[in-house]
Amino acid sequence: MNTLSPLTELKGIGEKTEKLFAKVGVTNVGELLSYYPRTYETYGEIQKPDAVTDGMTAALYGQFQGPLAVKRVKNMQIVSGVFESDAQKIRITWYNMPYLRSTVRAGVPYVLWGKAAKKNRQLVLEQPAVFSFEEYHRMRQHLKPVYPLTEGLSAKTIEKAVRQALESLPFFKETLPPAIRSKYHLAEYHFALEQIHFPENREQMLLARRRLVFDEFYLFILALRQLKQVNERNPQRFQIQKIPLTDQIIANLSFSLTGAQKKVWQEIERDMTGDYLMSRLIQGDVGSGKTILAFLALFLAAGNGWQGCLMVPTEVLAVQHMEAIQKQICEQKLPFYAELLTGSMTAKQKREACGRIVSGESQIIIGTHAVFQEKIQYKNLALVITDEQHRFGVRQRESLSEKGDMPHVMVMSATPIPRTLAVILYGDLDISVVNELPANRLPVKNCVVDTSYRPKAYRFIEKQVKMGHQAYIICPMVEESEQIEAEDVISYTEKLRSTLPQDITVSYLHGKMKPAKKNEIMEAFVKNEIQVLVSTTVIEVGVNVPNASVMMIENAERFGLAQLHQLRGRVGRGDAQSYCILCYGKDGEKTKKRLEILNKSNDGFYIANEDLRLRGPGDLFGIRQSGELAFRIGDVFQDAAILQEANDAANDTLQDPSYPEGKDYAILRQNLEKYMYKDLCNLNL
Ligand SMILES: Nc1ncnc2c1ncn2[C@@H]1O[C@H](COP(=O)(O)OP(=O)(O)OP(=O)(O)O)[C@@H](O)[C@H]1O
Repeated sequence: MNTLSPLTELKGIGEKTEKLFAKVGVTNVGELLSYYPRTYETYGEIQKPDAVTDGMTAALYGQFQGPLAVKRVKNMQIVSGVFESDAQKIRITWYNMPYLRSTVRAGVPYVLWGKAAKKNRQLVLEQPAVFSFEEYHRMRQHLKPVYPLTEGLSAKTIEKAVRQALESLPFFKETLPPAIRSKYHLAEYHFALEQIHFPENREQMLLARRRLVFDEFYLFILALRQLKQVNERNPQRFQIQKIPLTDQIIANLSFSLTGAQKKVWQEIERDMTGDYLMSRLIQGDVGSGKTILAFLALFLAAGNGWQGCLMVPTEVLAVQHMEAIQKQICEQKLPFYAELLTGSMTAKQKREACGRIVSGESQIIIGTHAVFQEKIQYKNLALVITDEQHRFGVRQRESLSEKGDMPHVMVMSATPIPRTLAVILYGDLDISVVNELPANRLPVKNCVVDTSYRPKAYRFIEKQVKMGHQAYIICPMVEESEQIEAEDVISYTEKLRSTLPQDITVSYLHGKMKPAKKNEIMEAFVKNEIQVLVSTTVIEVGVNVPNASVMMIENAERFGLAQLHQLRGRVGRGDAQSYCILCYGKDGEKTKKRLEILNKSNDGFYIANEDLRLRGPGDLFGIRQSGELAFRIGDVFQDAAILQEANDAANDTLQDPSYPEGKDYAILRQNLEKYMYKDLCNLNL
């Protein structure tokens, strides 16, 4: 067996389980080993009964007052007893475990660990595990891996498979060059793999994790440098000239560009009319006005007789951009035809669109992934812009590039990464920053509240709607779930419909809806036919409805701060004062502290840094900054220091005259090749 062996070579894995693993992206033994735990379960500190709340998993220290009782109810044997801890009496119950009566004795100190409930004000522990004090202390060192699961694939199955894979594989060859491993004090690869899955204790797990995060960043940086070298060798062949038309368009806009927009536009124009291909990242906070820069670049290409294409992550966004660009084309009577290309178009519509694209009749193409499907041929593609670039793999970007004669590439992102990190992460791109918001913006007013504030919030929304504005309400879930206690879009909408006056239209939006339905709802919201939109985070990226003035986020504690900032960015996009209501469910105090950061500031960069500071280096498994920069194990914010080290190491490597041919680099070379072909395309950067 080796890392490329199929999973069916492991005992107990048949075709059915193999398919389940494939669903989570694991198709061979090597991939199984890098299917890292999402977090680890630990046994917490021993608590005083007073501090234990309903639903909490708790450890209590004490003694049983008398022998346990056994009772038969129908087919079940119920063992129960009264446990005294810190002078409080706690009712303990076990089901079908009669042997406990002879093993658990009165007057002997134990630690009981299990889920607590409050019944008639009395604390109850059901099915707790029983430990001696020393045993419990030992268990506290122990970390149990928690894997990301999918329906049908249990934690036990994954754990068993990983254990087998670790045992059956011969000792793994070290993947890093020895000089790098010793200079950066990194654990051995084999040790790291074992300890990340089944750590002996927290310290070992941290050592393992550091090593694996380092590997991931180091390979990524080397791969990016390789891409950059490839790109740099490409002079452009489009002969794009500056044209008066773009200045005219700027002059005729309904607003004047901010200083930052002007500066970035100059950078784009200089790139596109220069000698070499553009590869530029346009970074700017939510609502900073990146879209118009993309449109200007498309107009510059079209004005020079070339095609340009804007690729976005959702249909809703594609439609929105299409409408906005058509508005410009109409209002300013521009001689261009813009084409929309999305997955939900009918075969006939697509065929016709493709015809206009290949003939060159359409100069501007806006769409989702559909824009780079194999069938689509461009006449003369000179510019590719990806919006919210982290939603696309680097390879996907390349495959679109391949359709043209190596076009200019521009990438737009609202992810607030500090510049030092951005330089490393986007090593293959030049960076422009739109670091100024349009002058007409009033900062969003925020409040952090618990659920008791809801009636007030609804009255406030009602008032805003009466003033002609609109509101978003975000819920984390689509439908009600038994396992997760959080608000869901569907029941919330129903509740709200009966709470708000009849003349306010409330609708919902979520990712599981058909694209056409989503577009329909979004369009109705844009036209203010819907006043309150209850939605999941599908609206997080780029949606622009300047008339919306309230963003209310339910279960705000379930989102990362950067994501909350993105969501809040959907309001405050016009002249009106806007409001963000962050409503938290459980875990009040801890949550409140985190949310206060958002309350204090509307600046994405500040928020990302504060989030990092607040979490601190020890908190490795806090809420991930979901949706962005999805590495397998590394987190660019949290592991910023490792990222820096990996960057230094990549520099060392590239400067070594024996790289890449030297024998120390043999395995690295292989891995890099694999990485360039596989992981880079799946990495959502
Ligand atoms: N200089 C400006 N003055 C006034 N309004 C502007 C200016 N530039 C852009 N806008 C308007 O601001 C709103 C937000 O701009 P845009 O959609 O481009 O933001 P963005 O940078 O793409 O943000 P996000 O990342 O949140 O999508 C739009 O309605 C746009 O028309």
